[in-house]
Amino acid sequence: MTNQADLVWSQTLEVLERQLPSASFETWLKKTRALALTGDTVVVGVPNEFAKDRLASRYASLIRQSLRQVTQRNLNLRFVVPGDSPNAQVAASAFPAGYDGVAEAPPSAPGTPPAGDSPYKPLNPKYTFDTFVVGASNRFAHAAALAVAEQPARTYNPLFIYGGVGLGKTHLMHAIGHLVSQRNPSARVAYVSTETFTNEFINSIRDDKTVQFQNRYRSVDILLIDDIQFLAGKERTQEEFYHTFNAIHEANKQIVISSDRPPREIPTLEDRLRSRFEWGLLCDIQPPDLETRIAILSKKANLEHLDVPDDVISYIATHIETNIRELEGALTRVVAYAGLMRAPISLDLAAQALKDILPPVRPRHITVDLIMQVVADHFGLDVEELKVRKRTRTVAFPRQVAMYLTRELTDLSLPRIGEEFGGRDHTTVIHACEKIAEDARADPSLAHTIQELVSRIQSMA
Ligand SMILES: Nc1ncnc2c1ncn2[C@@H]1O[C@H](COP(=O)(O)OP(=O)(O)OP(=O)(O)O)[C@@H](O)[C@H]1O
Repeated sequence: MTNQADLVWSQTLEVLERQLPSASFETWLKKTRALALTGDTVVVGVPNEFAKDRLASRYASLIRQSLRQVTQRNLNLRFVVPGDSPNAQVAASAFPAGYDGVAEAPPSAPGTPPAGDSPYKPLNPKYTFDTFVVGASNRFAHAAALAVAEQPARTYNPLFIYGGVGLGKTHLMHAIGHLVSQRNPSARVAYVSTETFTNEFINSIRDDKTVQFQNRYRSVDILLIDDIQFLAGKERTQEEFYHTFNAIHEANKQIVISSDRPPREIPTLEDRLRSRFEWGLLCDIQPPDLETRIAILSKKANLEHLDVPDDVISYIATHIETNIRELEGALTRVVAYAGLMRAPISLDLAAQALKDILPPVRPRHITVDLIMQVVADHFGLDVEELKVRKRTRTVAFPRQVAMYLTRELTDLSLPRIGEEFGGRDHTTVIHACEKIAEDARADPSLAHTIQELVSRIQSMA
């Protein structure tokens, strides 16, 4: 398996994973392998004939589009299974165990000339400035990203964006990449994760290709490097990145860096790198407030043509506060659940679909004081009257109702209830509860009153 094929394919899979429902990705793409990149053709090994047909018929065009995004070339695709392919030009030994033929996807449309060894550019087409919702939590980072995209290397260089998991750092970086490419189609835009940078660097040492590696990264117009905190503890990669940084910066080209924390908090980061990261502009992204979360969900629903009622959007936004990826995941889950159940999307359905991910609904806290208050109001009494030992019928009956409701709606023990109602014995409480239960069975209007009182207490808890 060639290294280049491997690298291209792993980045293409990253792009595809972001675009496809996870079940489709897992089923059809996760087990594929790049076996070769010969001329303009990527040969992809797939486990069996069924997967081969499915990929060729359903996914070939999306895969080619993603390959184009990664390599900036129009590549042909050939799917192969081991054993019977005269055209595959791939040794059977290249297949992982359990593979078996060849399927050729129709050739891609001619057009864009091959771009040779240009830096990889796996930008997610969905991560643009248009799809990014601006709120108080990300306004600063958004404004800085826009300024950099509009005038690369003229405003803040580097731009260092940091913030917690799933808050939109990668989205903003891709948005910069898209806008720069849109305004200047010949700009060499390189988006790379720190992990990929590190792996490529290690591979280049192993394959004695460090010069090619350096040329590739140092000749970009804009380097977008994600998750720089992963440089922690990698001395040689830090050293290489230091030189890459200097070369790009000195050439007056733009660098944008993302991290889950500010430079000062990245352990074992060399001082010379730390200070360079602080040269330009540091900006943070905070977790979004409720309004922004609602706006993000509404936008996503809109973009994906999903009809989701407002109360469901608010329900999800209220319960998931700190990670936008999870927020979006919850919406996807609700929509998928409704599809599977063939039911309209409603609040009940959303609660059902999310019951395993959301924290349990806050248990209502019904107190004896609340019950006394509601019962006293209903019967036109003072709460204090329920607590004293007065035995007149006007007070005795409401007090029995309140005791019954306290027994039904709280965990208080019988003696404790007795204490709350003027220091009565627990047998008095048992008697009250039995009497009210019996009366309510015999008298529908009392049953109705009790039901009303329960609803009022629950709504006030
Ligand atoms: N302001 C926003 N408007 C719309 N979508 C957003 C916004 N912020 C984040 N998202 C979406 O939330 C998801 C997670 O965002 P992203 O991958 O950019 O987070 P991240 O900060 O890079 O996370 P990580 O630290 O895990 O790399 C993406 O689908 C992104 O489109």
